[in-house]
Amino acid sequence: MTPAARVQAAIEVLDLVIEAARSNGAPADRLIGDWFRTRRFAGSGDRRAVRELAYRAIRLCGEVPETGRAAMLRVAGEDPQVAALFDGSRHAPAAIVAGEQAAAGGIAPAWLMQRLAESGIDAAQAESLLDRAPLDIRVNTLRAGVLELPEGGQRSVAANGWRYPPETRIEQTSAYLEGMVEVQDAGSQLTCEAVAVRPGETVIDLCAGAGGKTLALAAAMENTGRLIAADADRMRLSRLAPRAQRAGATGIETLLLDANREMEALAPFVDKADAVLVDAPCSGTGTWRRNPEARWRLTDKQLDRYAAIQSRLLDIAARLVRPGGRLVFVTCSLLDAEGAGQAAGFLARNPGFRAETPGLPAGTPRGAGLRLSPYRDGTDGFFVARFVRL
Ligand SMILES: C[S@@+](CC[C@H](N)C(=O)[O-])C[C@H]1O[C@@H](n2cnc3c(N)ncnc32)[C@H](O)[C@@H]1O
Repeated sequence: MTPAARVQAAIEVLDLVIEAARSNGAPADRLIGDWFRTRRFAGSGDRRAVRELAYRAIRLCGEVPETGRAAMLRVAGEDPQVAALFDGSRHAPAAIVAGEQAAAGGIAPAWLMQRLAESGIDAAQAESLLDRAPLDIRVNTLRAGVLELPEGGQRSVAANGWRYPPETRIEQTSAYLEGMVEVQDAGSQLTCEAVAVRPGETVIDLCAGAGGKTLALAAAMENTGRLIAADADRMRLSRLAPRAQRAGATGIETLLLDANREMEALAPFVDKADAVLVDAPCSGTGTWRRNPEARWRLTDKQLDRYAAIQSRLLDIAARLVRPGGRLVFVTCSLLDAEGAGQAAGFLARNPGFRAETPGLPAGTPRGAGLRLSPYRDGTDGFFVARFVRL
């Protein structure tokens, strides 16, 4: 593909991303992958270039743009080399006409900027939510052997973490293929450390999904005790078993929950768990580095729905914790409605619990918990709180 054809391709991809953002369709990553699957003429260099152009445009537009072309004109506005490729030649975007409007710039929609500001995130901090994320990995202590890591990494803030530049390819390395490392953001690793699990304990990962955090817990438990991975999404939960096998994590019990009737399956665990992790569904404002178009999709109504389910799952988790046990609440959000506000609400409703500061090597106190942020900690954004049952 010529450089101009790549710009036109990025415009077409952006049109799909914009449509999906309006209709709650597939995420950008998947749409970009699908677009290339039907265009075999594009080589790997083309794919990388188109992807980078599309993501650059997504990062520059705070609100959902009118069209892919308007979004790419925003890139052209700050990059004369891209502007010069709008030349109307074969496969190239049409020439820019006088007065043609680029999409509006900005960090996020005004209502969301307001909510972030109310949560103590100023514009500079909000901007860093759109940085390119590095590649973080966690060394899997369950797999013994000679660990050959790629060049160019350095230890991260997490106990078993290494950090690499964003473009590093880990998936082809023997360390990855043999399950000796997992790709996991350093902040995500730290939230697992906050659970402070010990070998032999009974631990419930209440929103385990495909098991990103479950695997870290299994490693810290050294494959002993009981580790229950629960989730209401059958598809996600089904991806855990092959991952666990690759990682050498044995004995994880999966538990499919019926959303709204979770206690039916969880009844045997009432008052039994040494620790419960609630990695709750949330708006994902802390992961815009990886999904920058998520900020085009979020509405205040959705935010209210996330907050409601977080409260409900916290109260369910409280019933599972044994006296003296711990409940760790995590969201990948920087909004207080899904963080400090949620923790305060939990403590008010559950006087049988007290908050305890998770002793992590990063993060800033926020309400009854800690906040990790791209700006201060170089991690994805998270809120994490630990409650101990009295
Ligand atoms: C933030 S994700 C979890 C990510 C996962 N812990 C990881 O580290 O990869 C939130 C999860 O909550 C699950 N969930 C949503 N409603 C739920 C419910 N009522 N009970 C349990 N899990 C639920 C979703 O299916 C989703 O997998």
